[in-house]
Amino acid sequence: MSTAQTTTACIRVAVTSAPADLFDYLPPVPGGPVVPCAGMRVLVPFGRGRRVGMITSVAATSALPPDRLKRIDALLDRTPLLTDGDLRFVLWAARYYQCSPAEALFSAIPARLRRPEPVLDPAAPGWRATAAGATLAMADLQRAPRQRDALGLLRSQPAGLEDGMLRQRLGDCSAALRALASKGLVARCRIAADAGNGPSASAPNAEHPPPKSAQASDQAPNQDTGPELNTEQQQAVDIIAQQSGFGCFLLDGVTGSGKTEVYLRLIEGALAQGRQVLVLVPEIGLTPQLRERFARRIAAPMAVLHSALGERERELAWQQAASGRARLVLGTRSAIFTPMPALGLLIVDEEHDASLKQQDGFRYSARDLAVRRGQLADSPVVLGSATPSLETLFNAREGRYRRLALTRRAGQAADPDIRLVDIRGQYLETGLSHALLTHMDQQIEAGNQVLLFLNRRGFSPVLTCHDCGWVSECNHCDARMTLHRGRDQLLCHHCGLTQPRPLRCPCCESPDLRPLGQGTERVEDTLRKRFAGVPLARIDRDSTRRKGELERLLAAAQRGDYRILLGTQMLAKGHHLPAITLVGIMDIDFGLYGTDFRAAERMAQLLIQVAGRAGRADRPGTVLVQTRHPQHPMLERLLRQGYGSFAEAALAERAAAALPPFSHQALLRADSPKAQAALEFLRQVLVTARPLAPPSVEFWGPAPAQMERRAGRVRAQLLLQAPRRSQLQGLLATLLPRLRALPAPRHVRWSIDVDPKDLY
Ligand SMILES: Nc1ncnc2c1ncn2[C@@H]1O[C@H](COP(=O)(O)OP(=O)(O)OP(=O)(O)O)[C@@H](O)[C@H]1O
Ligand SMILES: [Zn+2]
Repeated sequence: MSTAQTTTACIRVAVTSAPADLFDYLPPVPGGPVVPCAGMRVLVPFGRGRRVGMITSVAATSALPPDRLKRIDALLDRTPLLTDGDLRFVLWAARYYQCSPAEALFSAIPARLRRPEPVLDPAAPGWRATAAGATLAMADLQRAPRQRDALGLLRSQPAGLEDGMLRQRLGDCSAALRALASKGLVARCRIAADAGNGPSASAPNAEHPPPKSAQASDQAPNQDTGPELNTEQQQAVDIIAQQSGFGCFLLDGVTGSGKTEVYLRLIEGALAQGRQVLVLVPEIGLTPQLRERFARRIAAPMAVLHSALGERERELAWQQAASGRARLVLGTRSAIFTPMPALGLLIVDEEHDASLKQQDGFRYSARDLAVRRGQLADSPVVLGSATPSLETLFNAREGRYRRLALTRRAGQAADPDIRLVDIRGQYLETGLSHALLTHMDQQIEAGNQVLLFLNRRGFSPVLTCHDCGWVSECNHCDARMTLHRGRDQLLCHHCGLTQPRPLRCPCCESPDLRPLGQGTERVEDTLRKRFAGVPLARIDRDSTRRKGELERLLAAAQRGDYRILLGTQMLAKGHHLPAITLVGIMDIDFGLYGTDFRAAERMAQLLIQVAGRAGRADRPGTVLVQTRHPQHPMLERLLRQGYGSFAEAALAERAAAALPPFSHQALLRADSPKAQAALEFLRQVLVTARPLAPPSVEFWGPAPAQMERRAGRVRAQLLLQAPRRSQLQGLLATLLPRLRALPAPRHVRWSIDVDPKDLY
């Protein structure tokens, strides 16, 4: 930790909402009790106002003369929020992704601390840790003004109070928990009633809890018990566990092969050695099962960090991790920045998933940053997927990552049988072929579950007038508005514009308006008629809007309450629904001819992931994929020879076209309400950039974006591509400061996306 005397000449500060640089200040008026250190927040004069900033370093001298330096107004923290190691990592990320240091640093700490507010003081009454290591003070729960607040706090306790393990830690809090019961938190407080009564009331050592793979005694039968590992799983665990220091592993395991079980063993091992573990997953909200599984199996305090948490809940979880009390952090992409003083293992689950990439503001890839952080923390990194990204497969092929394969499903489950259904010339009932419907009949009759996948929500993607040909176009985007019949509205999925569903054509007044094509709502309609009396659940963003609804639907699906599950890609995410024997993929063709060079890769990943929901237990699974292109070479290869073979071929295509991972890209996007302005600006950028670039750097564009008008702004882009990462980084480092100085017209917004995942 850098320390300094109050006489130090210069303190370097990343100032919020300021230009991309760091600014030098004089220390606050001498004599204060706290010595300014890197990682502390400060309040500084900036322009005509004051801003919050963070000290990035303390130096002996500044390049500026002392009389031009202003003094820091106040230190906001008594101790650094980020250690030197954390700072180094975040500032590296800021440089790599060309984001301002302040934006990066302040996205690494809780949102509330962007304001000049004090951190929650763990020593203050209400935030004390109990002797047993519970990080949440029960007194605080009792004081929670509303039941909702108390519940929020409870939810921030990752293990959930249902967890038998947590009883131990709450052993001495039974009185407080009883008080909670009086607030109506009845279900949760049933635990309280016997907390402290059982032999488990003795307090475990929270700092170094014993590895514990056994389950709590009140566990329902047939739950995850930590089965014996099979040979491949054991091998993977052994090899990774032997790694001391940094090393990156690709756990390439087919769907249902028991990757999670491998993670759990590795986590237990690392925890037993007193290390902290960070697990990143694409979307926690979509995978409640995973969270529960971790909570059931891991005895050590765990913090869960994701975007659905309230600010205060997030901050609590963050503090638990930063203080080292939480030993395991399970989080979505932004959790990559959580300070963890004893970090010793990083796991990225579903490493191919696009949601690990932040798509606005500070555009980073949490997966790529995990590898960098593992390097800095000198710890092993595990990237897991049944459908690894081509980048990661390439890294494994080049020997940078070690690939560990789980080639077969765990337990008794067999691989699903995937078949194409050629729908050319076929009669389709709301997009459903006769073959698919017949298979559904059979499986439902046999008492099994069926999953239907259609990646389009709403009733129909377009509403059209049968008399004059009018179509429901969005006024602000180059896109059609989707008909949502449940809400009786037209909705633009790109800008969010809504309109009441028109009863007559806005053009010719005809009442003959017809929906074209189908989304999940419309398929649901058809299925409810065709399979009258068969319980069905539709799972998409519309049907799961209410908090807790997805959990409820998935739990009911798991109990077998529903026989048909119909949904969007929410259903493709790692769910383990053992009774599903048939998966129907209604439309795969959108991925075959997509404009983005990653379209085929995404199509293949989605197909294999959705298909992977079939036949995960003792009953075999069948997958029917409807297509109009049954002879498409990529599709054929994927189904005949599997994802690995598909990926080899796709990599060969990328190599031939010199596309990533065989080259490196950065995308400059610009938009403006005025036509041409964004393009004009990017032309100027090109003129600035060309002379700075080595000859190997290619510029593509500027060109209008695929969807040129979106939310009322006209968009354009310029792609930079270089054979080597260092060339691209070198160019960006000199180019970006100049671009920031360019006189961009006020109404033009622009951004840079390094390693973009989406080119349109
Ligand atoms: N060695 C094993 N023997 C028997 N069952 C196992 C074994 N390992 C894991 N399982 C069980 O197999 C099922 C699937 O495992 P898991 O969910 O970990 O697979 P996964 O590889 O993470 O799947 P996906 O990538 O599809 O999400 C789970 O019910 C798990 O408890
Ligand atoms: Zn729109």
